[in-house]
Amino acid sequence: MSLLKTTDLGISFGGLRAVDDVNIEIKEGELIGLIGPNGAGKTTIFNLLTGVYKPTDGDISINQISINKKTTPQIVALGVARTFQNIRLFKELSVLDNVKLAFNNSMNYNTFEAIFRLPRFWKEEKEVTDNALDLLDIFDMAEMANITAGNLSYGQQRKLEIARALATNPKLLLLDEPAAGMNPNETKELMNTISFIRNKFKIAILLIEHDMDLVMGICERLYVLNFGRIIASGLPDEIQNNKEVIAAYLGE
Ligand SMILES: Nc1ncnc2c1ncn2[C@@H]1O[C@H](COP(=O)(O)OP(=O)(O)OP(=O)(O)O)[C@@H](O)[C@H]1O
Repeated sequence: MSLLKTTDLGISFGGLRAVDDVNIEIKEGELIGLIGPNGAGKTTIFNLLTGVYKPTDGDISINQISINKKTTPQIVALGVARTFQNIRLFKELSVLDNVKLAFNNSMNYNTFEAIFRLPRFWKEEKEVTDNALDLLDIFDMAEMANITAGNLSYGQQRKLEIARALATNPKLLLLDEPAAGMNPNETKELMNTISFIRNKFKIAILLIEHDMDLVMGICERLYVLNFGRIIASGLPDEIQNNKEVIAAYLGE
């Protein structure tokens, strides 16, 4: 059964057809790449999958539930989480608080219990702190828990964003250019981390990435987008040798 399925998905901005007739299917636990030249429509697809944009045509379903009319929080509750091309963190807050805030939706204590610091507040606070530290540990960042997020290196900020996305307990994680701005060592480390979290959390991942070594190295299947349309899909080897894909990248 597919976890994510888009059927003839499309969106227009005025006269521009940014996404056209896109059919993507992802099963539980798959690690899939979404590649294509600049402006091909990749981020627009993420915005459609997360309810930021509403489709002009077609359908998106998560576990066979249509999300076309759902709000972003409803889509998050169905198990979709994302990171952004331009990092979005609470840069003035600590690393730990950034992750704890992402866990916040699952807290059960009410405002009264929080203000008066009643037992349930402390119990859940401790649980959330422990869970946040466990998540940071996966990214080798537990020791940075008290550092202000804005003071982290670029690569560490990207990892923190992924940790925040994981805190929402997703079934599908959308990563928008997670290696952007990273040096080769950081990129290699990130590749391992992405594979690791897929295996550990048994989640599906859809990855937008320009770093071809990263994409080809870890993705099981790829979709290639050009001018809003899927021009190829298949195994990394098949995509690398696809003439239309090569032409799209060379701008022929
Ligand atoms: N809100 C919007 N209003 C108008 N045009 C938009 C909007 N969002 C995206 N577009 C246009 O849709 C097209 C696809 O943009 P998108 O950002 O999805 O491409 P991309 O493949 O993610 O590119 P990149 O690799 O450079 O990030 C572009 O022509 C872009 O200008």
